[in-house]
Amino acid sequence: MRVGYLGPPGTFSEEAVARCEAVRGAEAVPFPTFADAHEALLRGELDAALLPIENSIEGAVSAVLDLLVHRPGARIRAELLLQVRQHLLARPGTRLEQVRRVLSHPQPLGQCARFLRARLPAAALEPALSTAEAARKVAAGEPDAAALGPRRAAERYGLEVLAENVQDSDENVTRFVLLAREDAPPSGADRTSIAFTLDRDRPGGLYEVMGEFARRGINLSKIESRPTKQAMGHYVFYLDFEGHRADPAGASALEGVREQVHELHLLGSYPRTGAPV
Ligand SMILES: O=C(O)C(=O)C[C@]1(C(=O)O)C=C[C@@H](O)C=C1
Repeated sequence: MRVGYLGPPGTFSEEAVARCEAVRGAEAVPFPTFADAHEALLRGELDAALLPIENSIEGAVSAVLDLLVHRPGARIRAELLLQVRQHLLARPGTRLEQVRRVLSHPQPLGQCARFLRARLPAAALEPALSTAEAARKVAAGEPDAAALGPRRAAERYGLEVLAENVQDSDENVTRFVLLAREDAPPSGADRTSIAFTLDRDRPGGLYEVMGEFARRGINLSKIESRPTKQAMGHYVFYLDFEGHRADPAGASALEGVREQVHELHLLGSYPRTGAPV
């Protein structure tokens, strides 16, 4: 089994693959971007791809949400909550006062915004493709640069931890989804993800969709919106509910939803996880 993830080795995504029960023993294959891993899955070169979808501090990983709807063809088969600890990594011997540039993936730059403002207010923030890519650049570059990322990136690229646990809250959790060709069979404790668009000129559309779940006592665990990319004010809604699309209640709610929406995407049903790893 081959599982794609955001590389190079040393990222949080690589750690997520290592900790994901659903892909135990699989070969982990790094890609430079989420879109590259997703495309390789759609082309049949991978069995699965593990991608981050939301973070408890920074919110949606919008590039991944967009792929689910705009490049359809994969289904969510599992989810994983990863405890994320960000550290400031630099070449051995660097002092905090010397740091003029901080490199990382945009998500960690956001997760550590308070630390950066308080301790490195003059540093330039430079987006990188991933935390490990940032660490690799810092290791190869000037001593005035540091990277935000996991300890495993420091170990892999020969950097030192200059400041540890610098995320804005102790509770920093990223939710990953495992995309595959098919979603998972019912387990008894599942979650289902859908995405839909509404007819714009109909009042109460979103209310009616929510009603399909409320009426059947189905708990919703998330709602989010993203632009359709076609017109201002036209949105794709992403909704997660507890239950499987094949459960009697889930199936009947989805039938009801189908009648209320313009376009419906079934993103997948999969066992829901509780605690972060
Ligand atoms: O850059 C990495 O290390 C990643 O795996 C990406 C990513 C993300 O995009 O959310 C994954 C988990 C953390 O939230 C920070 C970064």
